[in-house]
Amino acid sequence: MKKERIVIKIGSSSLTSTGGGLSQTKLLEFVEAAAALHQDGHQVVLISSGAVAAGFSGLKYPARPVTLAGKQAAAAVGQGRLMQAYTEAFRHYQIETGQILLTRDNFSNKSQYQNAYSTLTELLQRGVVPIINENDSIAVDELTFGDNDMLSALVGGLIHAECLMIITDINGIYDSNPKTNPNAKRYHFLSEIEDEQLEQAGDSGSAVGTGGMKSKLQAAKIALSLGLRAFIGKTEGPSSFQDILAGKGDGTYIGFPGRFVLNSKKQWLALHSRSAGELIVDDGARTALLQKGGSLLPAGVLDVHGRFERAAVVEVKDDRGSVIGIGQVNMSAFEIMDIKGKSSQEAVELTETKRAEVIHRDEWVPAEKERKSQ
Ligand SMILES: Nc1ncnc2c1ncn2[C@@H]1O[C@H](COP(=O)(O)OP(=O)(O)O)[C@@H](O)[C@H]1O
Ligand SMILES: N[C@@H](CCC(=O)OP(=O)(O)O)C(=O)O
Repeated sequence: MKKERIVIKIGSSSLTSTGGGLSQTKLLEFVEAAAALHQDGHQVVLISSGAVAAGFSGLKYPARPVTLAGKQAAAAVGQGRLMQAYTEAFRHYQIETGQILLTRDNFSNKSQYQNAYSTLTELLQRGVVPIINENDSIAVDELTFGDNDMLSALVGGLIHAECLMIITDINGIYDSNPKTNPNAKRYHFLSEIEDEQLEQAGDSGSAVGTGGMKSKLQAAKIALSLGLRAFIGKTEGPSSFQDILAGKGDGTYIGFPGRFVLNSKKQWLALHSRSAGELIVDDGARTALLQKGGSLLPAGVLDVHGRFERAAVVEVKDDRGSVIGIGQVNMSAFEIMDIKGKSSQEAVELTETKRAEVIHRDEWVPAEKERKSQ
């Protein structure tokens, strides 16, 4: 059997007891199933929710806190309990665990992104099961992943995993929320996530969940674009993760990895970078970038917006204002202003780097809507 790198996301609704605290029994079941995958030779990464759910009762909150400060306080108490429970449970199978807490910022900061990659790769190569969660005590509202569903997809892309399993309290994606519509029909397989499924997905069905089905579908969509296949569903028993891998999971299988698979540099550009300005380009440049896989040359640049230095990330728009992609520039905004519209030969003379490409094709990624049409 092919040894795979597998990311397993376990939601709060699957880890907590009816009272909202951490269910040791459920956690042990997941650990047993993960250990079985590990013993089959697969590399396993757990994205585990449950810190807020595990911690709020210890702070005497009557239910899961809704304020940011309340969630952060509960997570600060619960994360330790969660990690201790995992470490003790995996030790039973002679498997080491390692805790990694992430915020959205870690993905946007290129060196932190690369550090996270090398740490996770080293842990996996040494047979460790990394346990990852959002760093709730640090993340602030506008910087959070929103939920661990998206975090699990991004980690899957970061470590070039083959498979993402999103474990929840429902056995798959339905055409409407089965908890409110008894006639809802389950999808057994989706080749990709269409707008139709996103519209059919409602919010969280559990008192402790954050993401709801919509966030799981959005995460699955990102995972496919990063080259993973995905599963969303429920698990039962010690062989449940192996069953999912064998196509016998109780849930919905989501398709074939995205046609346009981003390599790690382009992945960072597409999903994590923040643009410092804009370049407006003509149709000739648009064709070169989107159809011919070329670089952006000065002759095609019509205008420059923003003040940015060499190596900054900028959005590229056509002259109708439509974003066609994002890329890392080889020269500053001022230099580009000097050479826009000029031939490459003239540009080489005028720029400090003596390079003509404003954006090299390897430092460029088309906008998602353009990738779809490729
Ligand atoms: N179309 C749908 N298909 C399946 N479940 C749905 C759908 N729309 C809403 N849901 C709800 O989403 C819930 C799962 O999301 P959530 O409560 O956040 O779980 P978790 O804690 O695992 O992230 C399910 O319990 C279900 O009630
Ligand atoms: N970091 C939070 C995760 C919240 C979250 O995404 O919950 P869920 O939607 O149940 O996966 C926690 O540990 O409670």
